[in-house]
Amino acid sequence: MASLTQIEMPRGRMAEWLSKPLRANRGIYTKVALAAAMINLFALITALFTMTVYDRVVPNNAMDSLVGLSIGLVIILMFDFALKILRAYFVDVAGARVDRDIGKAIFERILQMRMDIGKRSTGGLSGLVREIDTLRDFFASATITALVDLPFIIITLTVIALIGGWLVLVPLAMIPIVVIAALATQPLMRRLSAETLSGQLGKQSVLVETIGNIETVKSANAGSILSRRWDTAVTDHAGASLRQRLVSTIPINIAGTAQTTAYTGVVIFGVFAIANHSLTMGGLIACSILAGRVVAPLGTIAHLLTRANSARTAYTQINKLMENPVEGPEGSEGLTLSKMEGSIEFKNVDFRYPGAAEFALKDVSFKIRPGEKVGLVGQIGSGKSTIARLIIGLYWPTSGLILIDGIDIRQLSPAALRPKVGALFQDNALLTGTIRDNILLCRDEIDDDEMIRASQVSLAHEFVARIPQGYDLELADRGEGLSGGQKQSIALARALIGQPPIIILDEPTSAVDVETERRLMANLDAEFKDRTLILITHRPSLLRLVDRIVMLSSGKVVADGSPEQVSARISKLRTVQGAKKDERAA
Ligand SMILES: Nc1ncnc2c1ncn2[C@@H]1O[C@H](COP(=O)(O)OP(=O)(O)OP(=O)(O)O)[C@@H](O)[C@H]1O
Repeated sequence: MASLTQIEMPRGRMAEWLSKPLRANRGIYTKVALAAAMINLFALITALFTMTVYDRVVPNNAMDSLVGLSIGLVIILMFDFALKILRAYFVDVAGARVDRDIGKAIFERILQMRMDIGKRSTGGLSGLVREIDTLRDFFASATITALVDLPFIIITLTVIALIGGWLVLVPLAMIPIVVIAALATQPLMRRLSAETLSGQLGKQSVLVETIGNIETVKSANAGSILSRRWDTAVTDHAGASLRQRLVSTIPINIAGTAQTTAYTGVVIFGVFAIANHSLTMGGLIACSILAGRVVAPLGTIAHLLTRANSARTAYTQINKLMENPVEGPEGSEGLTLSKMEGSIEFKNVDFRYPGAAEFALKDVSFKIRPGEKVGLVGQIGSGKSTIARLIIGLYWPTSGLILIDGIDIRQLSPAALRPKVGALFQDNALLTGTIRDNILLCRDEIDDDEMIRASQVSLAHEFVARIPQGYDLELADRGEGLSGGQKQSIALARALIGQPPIIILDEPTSAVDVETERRLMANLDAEFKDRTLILITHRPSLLRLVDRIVMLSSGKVVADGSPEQVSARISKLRTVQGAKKDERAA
């Protein structure tokens, strides 16, 4: 994240994910602009009203005119009030729409993000999504209506010139001062807003990591290392945002001082104009009010520029995320197989995780026939789970081919592939929601009968049937409230539901006792008839479910055959290794 400050701001056209919701709000922005224009007009009229009262009503004691003028003014003030409320309402409506549309686009992109490209810290990513607020605040805030005020600066200056002649030079002289102050601080502001965002994401990163792993953090006594990281992140962020606020106040305060100077300057120089009889008392007051109004929008623009920097930084970062390639074949939806046979082939597959120095898989080749049951075995870190991740298309091979039903997996639509490959991974991750939500995952085509069937096979039904809320029991974050074994049985039911033609199970019995494992195996044996099974395990007992074993070592296939052939090969390997050891010892 430190590199954020070096990020080049985007040039050229605004990306579609932002321009589209903004375009959709064109109608609202037009209404806002109209309201702002009317409000400006009313301000001019109010100044002229004051001039008329001083020049015509006061000297002539014209009470009738005053009543008429006052009624007119009250009507204008009422309109002004109503328009300001409407303007705020329209701006909020635009904000809500921009929020919804951008949020939807970003969330969809995160779901489709390719794991090899888009992976970053969860906290950093969630912090980035929060930056939608910065964009929304910029594009849908009352501040942006200040842009409408800009043309009115010229109109107001013209009115001052018409009333006060050369007095217009006073507010005119203030304009370059405010503009230069605002522009001069921009490069620094850009850097500081990038630093502030970087600090913000850093904080978010530590926070999410800590909360997400609070049990481990406490039990492993990891609090102090995280506290230290948090302190550093907070200090960095506080320092950057302090500097940003400090610098941002410079042009805003210069604009404020310029506004007062314009007002008082007109009053002071106006005295000379009155002495020359080139200006009336009322004209002086109107000019001084209008002079303040010339500079005020520039102050707002200075403020807008500050926010524009934060919005630009947020835009750049979110755009980087949005420009990441998504899963599936580039430029097309990908193939959808209505019926999948379930054959899997790895052809000379090499795979290295993004950023990793070592290959996790090296020249891996095997072919699994539809309905075949294969056990993947090997020491820890030998590449078993990596094979599973590649089969469901979480990553693409670095080189080589992975074919499902003879089709390169890169041509298949991930959304169509995944319901056909039931997968249970080691983390057994559950989501907030009911047990039903966790098993069905909003797959409307699946009914309760199938949910109960899958739960009976995974043995989840046994404990779910006994709890009063049953499948409607609400689970907290990540399945909190259930034991490890219960979570695993629910995750297993989720993998089995819909009877997908390919099933991948990574240590499906790691959290259950021996007796439960025995019953589960009997159920699974019946369940997997005619379906392709890939079973990853360290438990020899589970291998009774398979009729073929592929053995991996350091990312390579070192044995492949029936369980008997593989155990014969293992014994041979052990004998050779033992002999080598003996030789070395001798
Ligand atoms: N996300 C990742 N990024 C980088 N390297 C990874 C990642 N996941 C795994 N690896 C590395 O890839 C190699 C294979 O890991 P994999 O998870 O496939 O092993 P495994 O055989 O399933 O191990 P285990 O039996 O412990 O589950 C390991 O060396 C591991 O360090």
